[in-house]
Amino acid sequence: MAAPLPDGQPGKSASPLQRLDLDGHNLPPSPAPSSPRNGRRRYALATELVYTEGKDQYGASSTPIYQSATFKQTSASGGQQEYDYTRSGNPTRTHLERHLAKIMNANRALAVSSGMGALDVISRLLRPGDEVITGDDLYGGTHRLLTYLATNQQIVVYHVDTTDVDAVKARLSEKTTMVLLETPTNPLIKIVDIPSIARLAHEVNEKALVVVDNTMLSPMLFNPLDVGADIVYESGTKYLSGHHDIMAGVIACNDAAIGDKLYFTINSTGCGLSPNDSFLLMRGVKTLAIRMEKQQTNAQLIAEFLESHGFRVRYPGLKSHPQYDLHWATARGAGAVLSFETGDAAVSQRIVEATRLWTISVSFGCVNSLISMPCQMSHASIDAKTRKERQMPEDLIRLCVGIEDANDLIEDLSRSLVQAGAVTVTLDGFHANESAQSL
Ligand SMILES: Cc1ncc(COP(=O)(O)O)c(C=O)c1O
Ligand SMILES: N[C@@H](CCSC[C@H](N)C(=O)O)C(=O)O
Repeated sequence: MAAPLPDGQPGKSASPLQRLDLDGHNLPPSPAPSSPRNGRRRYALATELVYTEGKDQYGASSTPIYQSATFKQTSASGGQQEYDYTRSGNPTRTHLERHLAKIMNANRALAVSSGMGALDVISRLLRPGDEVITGDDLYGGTHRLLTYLATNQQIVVYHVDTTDVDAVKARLSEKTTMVLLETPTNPLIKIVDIPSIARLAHEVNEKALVVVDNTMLSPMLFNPLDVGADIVYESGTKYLSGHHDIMAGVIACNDAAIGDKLYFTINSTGCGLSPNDSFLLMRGVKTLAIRMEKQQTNAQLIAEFLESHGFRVRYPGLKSHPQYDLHWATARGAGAVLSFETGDAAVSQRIVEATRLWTISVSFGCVNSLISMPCQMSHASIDAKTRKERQMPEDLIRLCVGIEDANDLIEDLSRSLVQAGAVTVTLDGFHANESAQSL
């Protein structure tokens, strides 16, 4: 696990943090706690996503945006008041963080300026010589940051097939400081057995941190902290906010000391989420349940449509997914990202460019449906040689399904498949070309 911070106690430099909350954590106190149970769920998740209990002086039902960098103090002695400076803490951000802790089943949540910012904060728990085990199918930006750490910070990074528990086991040692996992993986939608890997990692080194990127599923569908993870993070740019109008990242954990170290980095580097974006993320979180329900219903229909026309589709809602049972052992839904292949990158590009309703865009989790070619877009930061070694198909198309009418989405996709020459049209309809079927 992480070495102590160089200058002693985390949070020492931030005088407003001298107070302890009800559970004894060194948290910035909130003027508007979002839950009467201090960070624990009481109702069904769909209710808890919406339900907050604030203590606004005017009874504002939506926690206001405290658009202020500084907070006036009543004394010069320091540390008397809850807030002094927004980099160290802001009431709108604290309200959001309390709410996130509740829905992520965590003792502590922290909101930062992007998903990559979240991973950057977490990675600062590492020290030169530490070993990290991670997947061979990962979001491109994660791969890029890990490569930077390996090249410049003497962190040893092993990329293994994390869908193979034995492959992870073979790499684990007392030197393993962190195991960084994604499930389903982006973009190959492979499923990782988080409980087994977490158990094995902790058996080999009880201080190893198991970190899970839960962006693909969101707390609506999966709570990695409940199955052995030490830290969970997400890109709040995606499902949590849901409208592609902000960048955000969230981190959650149960260990108070880890939470304090993460907070120390956020305060020291200044990557805490702004008051305005905290407000927007809080608003987005409240509609997560209805958005995700509709998005996954649509995704299931689209996955079935493509499969029934002969395409090889990667989606854990399909029984044909090789790890269908493993996924459903811990997750509460299949999510709304799927990928499929055509056997020909030029054909795939023509499909993507022929769509009208599906926007050509990176990212996912938005109310609008998006289409992309990961090798050329979201994962272009992984060089072509590495992509080949990791068997990332260059013709892969990723669909990130939104909340539109499913028939409209299917109609637009059908027209694009025909227009791109990806299917053979017969009197009975159409079927994927042989190149796609022989995959
Ligand atoms: C799985 C995953 N994790 C993390 C990130 C990083 O999030 P952000 O773009 O908010 O920095 C992304 C996408 O960008 C992602 O797809
Ligand atoms: N140019 C960006 C690409 C962001 S990809 C966003 C998202 N995670 C996805 O998977 O689509 C970059 O270089 O990071």
